[in-house]
Amino acid sequence: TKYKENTRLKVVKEIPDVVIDCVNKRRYMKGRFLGKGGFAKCYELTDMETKEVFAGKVVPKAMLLKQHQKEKMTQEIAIHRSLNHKNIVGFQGYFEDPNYVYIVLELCRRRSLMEMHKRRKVITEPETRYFMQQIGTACKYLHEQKVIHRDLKLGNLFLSNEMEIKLGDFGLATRVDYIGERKRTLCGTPNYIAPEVLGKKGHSFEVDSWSLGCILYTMLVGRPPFETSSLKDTYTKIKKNEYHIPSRVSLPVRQLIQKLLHSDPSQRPTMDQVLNDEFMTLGYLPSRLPTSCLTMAPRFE
Ligand SMILES: COc1cc(C(=O)NC2CCN(C)CC2)ccc1Nc1cc2c(cn1)c(C)nn2-c1cc(Cl)cc(CCC(N)=O)c1
Repeated sequence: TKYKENTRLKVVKEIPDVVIDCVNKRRYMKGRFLGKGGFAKCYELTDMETKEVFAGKVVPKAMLLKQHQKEKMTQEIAIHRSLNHKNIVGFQGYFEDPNYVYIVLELCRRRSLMEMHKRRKVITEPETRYFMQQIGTACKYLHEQKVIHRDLKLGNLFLSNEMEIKLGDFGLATRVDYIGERKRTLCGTPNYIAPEVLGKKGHSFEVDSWSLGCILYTMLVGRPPFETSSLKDTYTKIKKNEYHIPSRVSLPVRQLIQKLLHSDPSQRPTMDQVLNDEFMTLGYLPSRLPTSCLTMAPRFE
């Protein structure tokens, strides 16, 4: 078989059982493997002094050899550490050793909406309002900080032990430098990618409204709006704005989905408008959700 000439063997060393943050004088005990995403592996990290448990994203420096990858990692850290909101994953700190970069983040013990979706398939309207309210609040804060997330998806919407939404993974996020700026590039493949990003026209905050529409559709219908068996066909449907909302979906939320999935970015509701939409304000909004919702539909008396 023909090997790629330039395949460089990336020697990735073991992650130590105790990781040390020399700058902040903290030591963490590496716990169980939680999962992986991109170049990162995630482990439970326990602060050996306070016993507090975090989610540690660990990235081998062997994967950050190209300047461009270093810059993306730096940008993710710079954006995430600047944020402070109860529905955004807490940023505890970051540090490095000769082989790895470590990002210490708030642990979300109930994983993410992706696992809940896989288990439940569709969820009730009150649960949807509950989640949409917290996702919308997090994104409203983000946009007020001039940050676009650009990769809102079920797997980035983590759940705390108390079933609160914690928005995470700022790997594709960007800061808007001046009012009216239209971003031209996006390096990476967002899950719920907006038509204007595919069309390589400028894009801005409205891409997050589009992704929110895809999330809303997926939670209530049980599958993504533009899903096909190939990425190419999915992109074609997105560009043609081809999707179908089953008739069992009630009118108010059908209308909100149609507004959020508008092909013209300027026609999509802002996060403030989502939070004030009649679907959100005219129906029952639970103040909290039991963890039983992860596995079965709740009965709201
Ligand atoms: C206790 O908290 C967690 C547990 C688990 C879990 O049970 N994972 C199992 C581990 C064993 N294998 C076999 C199945 C998944 C997964 C995630 C947890 N919490 C948890 C995970 C977290 C975060 C907060 N909190 C943050 C922030 N970033 N990440 C993060 C980061 C990466 Cl690189 C990858 C993943 C995995 C993606 C996924 N949806 O599983 C997550």
